[in-house]
Amino acid sequence: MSPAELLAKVAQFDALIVRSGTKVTREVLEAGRGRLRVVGRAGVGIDNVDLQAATEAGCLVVNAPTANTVAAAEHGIALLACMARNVSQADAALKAGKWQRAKYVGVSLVGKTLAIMGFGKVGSEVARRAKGLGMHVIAHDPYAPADKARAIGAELVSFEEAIAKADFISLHMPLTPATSKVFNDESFGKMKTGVWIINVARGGVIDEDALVRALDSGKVAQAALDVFTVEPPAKDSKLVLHENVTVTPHLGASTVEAQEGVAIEIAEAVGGALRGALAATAVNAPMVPAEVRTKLLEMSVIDCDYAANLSSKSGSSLYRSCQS
Ligand SMILES: NC(=O)c1ccc[n+]([C@@H]2O[C@H](COP(=O)([O-])OP(=O)(O)OC[C@H]3O[C@@H](n4cnc5c(N)ncnc54)[C@H](O)[C@@H]3O)[C@@H](O)[C@H]2O)c1
Ligand SMILES: O=C(O)[C@H](O)COP(=O)(O)O
Repeated sequence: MSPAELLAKVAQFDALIVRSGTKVTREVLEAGRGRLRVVGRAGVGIDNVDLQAATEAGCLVVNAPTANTVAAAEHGIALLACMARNVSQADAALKAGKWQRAKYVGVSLVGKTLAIMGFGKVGSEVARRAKGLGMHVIAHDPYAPADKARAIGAELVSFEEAIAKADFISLHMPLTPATSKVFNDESFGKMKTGVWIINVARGGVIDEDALVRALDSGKVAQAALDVFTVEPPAKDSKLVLHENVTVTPHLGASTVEAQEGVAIEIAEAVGGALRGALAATAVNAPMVPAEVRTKLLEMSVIDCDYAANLSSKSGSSLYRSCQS
């Protein structure tokens, strides 16, 4: 649907399920007021949903946090290996009739230091796989427990230490106000000359103009990017067209297996949230006497199925059910 179509139709639905391409703006949430109860993000990142506006509209936001983890980690590893061996550039050159063996000498991964920025589900799976490739793995994550990293053979370090020591830096943090453009002129300046960057997180964590400058100066040897500040990026984007940049169109979660898993995970999450919303409606229904409502709230109404069932009953039977 186009944004205009979504605005026109959203009020007809109790739940809306989106991927990253759909922006659930304040305007969309306002248009859905009165009916829309749940927004399901069929994936991890919820930076495309206006959470404040959703809260104000009384709309629950749920995501599918686990089903695409491995797909995203595998894509990160694919980009890492592809970039280190100039696969996309050599492929394009050979298809253009150029047999350039000397131009496309790569670098080895074994023994190199990889910094994982954001040691959550995807980051830790990338770490596991990089250990298998013989890389030395360090990680930065202000919230990750050190024993989780140790168990994988990775060392948790500060942001400054991670970016200063790494030969390769792979980004796996969410896009939040705190992570917006944290990779900028200043942080690129603190990295090793000739560092390699992989981003399968969000384009917005990098200042893309600063990355172009770092690529032009040779500070960054190459970058492999699955995500961009604006998607799709402009056709004449200097970053996308840069000869030392490998790009994919936000494919991290796009495997058959991941999408099937995400579909199931988000259906369950949205179903649960709708039952919860129905439970709230049941408890707050005008025919529920105040003392019964208080009792139900004391019980936290944790049995959503029970409460949802109540909401489907007519007034007097709802009252009797609430009493019992
Ligand atoms: N390219 C894709 O298709 C694709 C697929 C899946 C996920 N993603 C992106 O990757 C991100 C990570 O996914 P995940 O499933 O691992 O999420 P996650 O929540 O499991 O992990 C994110 C980690 O980042 C850490 N973090 C938060 N702020 C940080 C900061 N300032 N510095 C360093 N670390 C910080 C958190 O503590 C957490 O451990 C998602 O938010 C999403 O944007 C992209
Ligand atoms: O946050 C995510 O889960 C990924 O970026 C995948 O998003 P997509 O399913 O919209 O491609």
